[in-house]
Amino acid sequence: MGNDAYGGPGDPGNGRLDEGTGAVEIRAIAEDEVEPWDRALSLGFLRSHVESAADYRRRQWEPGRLLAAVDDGRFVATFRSFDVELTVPGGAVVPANAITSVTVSATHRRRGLLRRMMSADLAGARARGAAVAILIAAEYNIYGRYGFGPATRGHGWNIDLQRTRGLRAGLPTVPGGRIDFATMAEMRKLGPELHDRWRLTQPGALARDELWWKRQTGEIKVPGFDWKEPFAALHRDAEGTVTGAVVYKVDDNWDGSYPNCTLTVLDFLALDRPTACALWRFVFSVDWVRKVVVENLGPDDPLPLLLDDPRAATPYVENADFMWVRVLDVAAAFDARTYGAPGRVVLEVEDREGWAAGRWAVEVAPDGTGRCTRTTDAADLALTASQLGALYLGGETVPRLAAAGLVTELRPGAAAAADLLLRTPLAAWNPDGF
Ligand SMILES: CC(=O)SCCNC(=O)CCNC(=O)[C@H](O)C(C)(C)COP(=O)(O)OP(=O)(O)OC[C@H]1O[C@@H](n2cnc3c(N)ncnc32)[C@H](O)[C@@H]1OP(=O)(O)O
Repeated sequence: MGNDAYGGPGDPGNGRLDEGTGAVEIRAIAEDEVEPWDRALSLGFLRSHVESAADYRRRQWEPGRLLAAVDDGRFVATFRSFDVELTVPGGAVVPANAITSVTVSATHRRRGLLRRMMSADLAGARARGAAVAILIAAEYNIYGRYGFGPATRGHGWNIDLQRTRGLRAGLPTVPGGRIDFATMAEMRKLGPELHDRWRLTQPGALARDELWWKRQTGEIKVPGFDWKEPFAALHRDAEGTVTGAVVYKVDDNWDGSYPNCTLTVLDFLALDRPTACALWRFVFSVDWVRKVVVENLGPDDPLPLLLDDPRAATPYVENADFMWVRVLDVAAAFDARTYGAPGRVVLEVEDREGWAAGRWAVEVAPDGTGRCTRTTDAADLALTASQLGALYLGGETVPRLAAAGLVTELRPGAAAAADLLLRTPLAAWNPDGF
């Protein structure tokens, strides 16, 4: 059961990533090992009943990127990473190492297997040139120790249509625009280009690959991923260019002879404000629907303020931190983003894993572009790699972290000054789980 394709630092060339000290070996799996790996993943996520998704895993398999811990021939831990583009403030993208499918069998927990898999993967990611690593944390207290910090939030709304007639009058419109339902095949054809334009407007957004579109549109069915064909509608401007899309499901609920349906928005993409208004107006006007649930929207999305009664929107119950970021290449990451104001801040970063450790100066020019370099100048702020990750996309602020005792101000006023630099006009947001 060998695999020889890892190729990252620490790889002695025979597929063994880390000899470790115990009998359990950490290594990349071969393509023909996806079936037992998938079974271990299901067990780790407490899904013993799920049928094998080996065909799907085979499509995800890349040399060196699906790791396992192997004890006496059994897979007792799983870990996967893949490359993806992450949009940063200002609209540039950085190469990100996305981590997912992390499990350690209940029989082998708390013996350091996650730590060993994480160290091997982050070393490989840095060697491949990833500026950051990203993941969605199952529990808050797992990943801070590896330098990850909560960098985006999910923020959803429940909108009670008995309390609002929908959007305010006088909002922007798209002259000549139209909305049409789309088949799943049309979504596969037209969705990727729309999303590729949209994601560059949203810091925190990730690229969606072909497999993402195939899975979301039902071309590929994944065991354990309960897919039912949703409603999908596209917005086109007067020239016929697709400028937005909404994907939703409806539960067909009736109170006796009265319709009482809930429409749940699954995906919402709009390239401009008039398109967003047109799509929201459409969503709020579907007959029989009494409640609209938007499970995940940008934290500063203006949606509630578009309603004639914003109080009809109440926060979705599961609002929480969503995507976590771990900075691997501080200079590349901070050079790529733009900033809120010119100035300079010196950060002293503590990083147990070493990738971001040291003293860094971020210098911002009047045009909002920045340059990040190592420095020996006195530091303004002290923080851990985890807090650096939380701040990177602008989803968290220095004054808030300082108030929470998570960033230390070494020079009076430094937190407020750094806030002006790092501030972003649009809150970071990523709608996609992975
Ligand atoms: C990106 C994703 O895929 S998120 C999904 C993560 N997976 C899950 O939640 C599935 C269920 N949980 C598990 O499979 C395991 O508990 C894991 C993967 C979270 C942890 O694996 P383990 O091998 O037990 O972790 P490991 O022994 O390497 O622990 C490393 C450190 O993290 C701590 N830790 C691990 N898991 C947790 C947790 N859930 N909560 C708090 N601390 C934790 C350990 O105490 C240890 O601390 P230390 O460094 O101070 O000694």
